[in-house]
Amino acid sequence: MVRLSVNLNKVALIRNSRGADYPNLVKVATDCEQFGAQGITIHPRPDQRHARYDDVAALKEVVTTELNIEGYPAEHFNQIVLSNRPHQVTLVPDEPGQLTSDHGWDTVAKADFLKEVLAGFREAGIRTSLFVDPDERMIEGAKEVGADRIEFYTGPFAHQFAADRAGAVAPFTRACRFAQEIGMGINAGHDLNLDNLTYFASRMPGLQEVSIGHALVSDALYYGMANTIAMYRSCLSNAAALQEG
Ligand SMILES: CC(=O)[C@@H](O)[C@H](O)COP(=O)(O)O
Ligand SMILES: NCC(=O)COP(=O)(O)O
Repeated sequence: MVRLSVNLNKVALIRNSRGADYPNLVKVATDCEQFGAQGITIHPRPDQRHARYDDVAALKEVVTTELNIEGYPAEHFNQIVLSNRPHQVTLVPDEPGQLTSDHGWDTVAKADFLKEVLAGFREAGIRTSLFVDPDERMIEGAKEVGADRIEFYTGPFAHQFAADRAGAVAPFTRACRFAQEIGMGINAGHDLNLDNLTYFASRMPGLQEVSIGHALVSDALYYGMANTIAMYRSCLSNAAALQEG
């Protein structure tokens, strides 16, 4: 079954807006785990407008499922990850001022850089993942530089879903099969939501984990966090049943 990692960036955004420690990210993370989250993700960006670098240590103390830290591998980010050793680090090719992630790595052009950074994380015993588009060359490149997993950037799928769901998912299914064939672990995320998740996950053979934040935290405003996590878990169970059927 695909695991659900809850991205708490948007919870941190609310916290930061008043300069105090409320909502408290550690409490929200432990509550999410109790409600059924199978992982906690944060993506600290250089502007620290939502998750901050010092959240990594605080979350590492309490998260018992899987802590996944996403970000661009600049020196400060690498130091924070190496000193806190989360279960997984997901490297994302974001520019410093980027509003949100909008593309995967060019794992061929950046091969030397990625190889060196990933080797450091591997030596520290941290599972590594590279954010990629559904492109066989980039997946092969991720394997060659030593990543354990890839995370598919699912923004384009989500944006096309309403107009043409079959067309939207097709390149991801193909890329997923390819990743499976060459032995890469497979994660996915960005703009997944209650409408598109079951369809997506049911067509991704071997998908191991999704990280979901923006839509999930927005849904929690209406349904509450416990119900919302149950609803996302239920989408993933339905997807598994569809794959078996
Ligand atoms: C890599 C990725 O897709 C997520 O980490 C996403 O970027 C988080 O989104 P925000 O930082 O916009 O909340
Ligand atoms: N890696 C994707 C992620 O963590 C959450 O992305 P989104 O659901 O906030 O778009």
